[in-house]
Amino acid sequence: MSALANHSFAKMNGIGNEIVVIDMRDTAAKITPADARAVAAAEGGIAYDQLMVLTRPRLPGTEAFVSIYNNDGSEAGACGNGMRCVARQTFAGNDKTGLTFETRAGLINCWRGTDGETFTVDMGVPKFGWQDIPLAEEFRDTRGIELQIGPIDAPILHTPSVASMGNPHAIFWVDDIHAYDLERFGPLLENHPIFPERANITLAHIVDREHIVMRTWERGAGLTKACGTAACATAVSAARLRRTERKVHMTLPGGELVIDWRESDDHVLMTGGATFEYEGTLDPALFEAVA
Ligand SMILES: N[C@@H](CCC[C@H](N)C(=O)O)C(=O)O
Repeated sequence: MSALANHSFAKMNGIGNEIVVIDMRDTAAKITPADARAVAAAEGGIAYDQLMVLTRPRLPGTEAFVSIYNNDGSEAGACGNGMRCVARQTFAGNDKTGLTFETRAGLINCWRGTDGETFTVDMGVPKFGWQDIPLAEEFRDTRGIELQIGPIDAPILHTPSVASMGNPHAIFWVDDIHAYDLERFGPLLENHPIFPERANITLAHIVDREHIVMRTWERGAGLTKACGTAACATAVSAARLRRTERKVHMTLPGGELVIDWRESDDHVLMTGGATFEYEGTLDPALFEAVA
């Protein structure tokens, strides 16, 4: 039987990004991708975009190792909105001013705002090299790569910026983020052969030098109300194109984020809300069919 059977969980959201947090620091057991998919089962499961699983810390000074699963069972290196939810839960049990977590993408520092409702996550240094994203072939300038969909002489979407925030992102710059059928183009682009590890696909409109609106088709999760790493990747890509300042206000379908690409060390700081919805216990029946 899965280690998740009868385990407690917290249903949360990070500005509408549906998040389930499971704290497994009380056991040495591990979960599998099949377990993660089972939690999201249509019948009796909990609909989520990302599942954040806390296991015992591997490094001194860290609170936990955090594994991040998409609802298709694939693992992600980073999840900005999920980390704010994890931070909220962990801050609730102590009076620390800052917390450090380990993820597949490295160490993540988090702070609670003075209002107690907003959380800042240091999302690390973005990567722009084609091998780091990764792309299937060499592109020297990742501020705009040769990629398009639609007729060759009248492409519908083209020339995305690409970046890694611990996970791969492609950002298409458009005038109206609602003018495109992202549910149709998202999966095509997510699985395009140029992205050997698939990619998160964002439509972004630059309103002015300090404000961007965007929406994202997430790798492994589909259309979401918010994607924190996509907001970071979009902000740094816009700044690289010299179209915005390094600190910008982002409007996503589910809410607002502030992204600050810190000049001193190139780290990207993401600030926004994290909401607790309810808690419960995972029904063992969800895992009966899981090998
Ligand atoms: N919602 C997340 C990103 C989740 C991971 C993504 N789907 C991937 O597989 O890379 C966020 O808030 O950053």
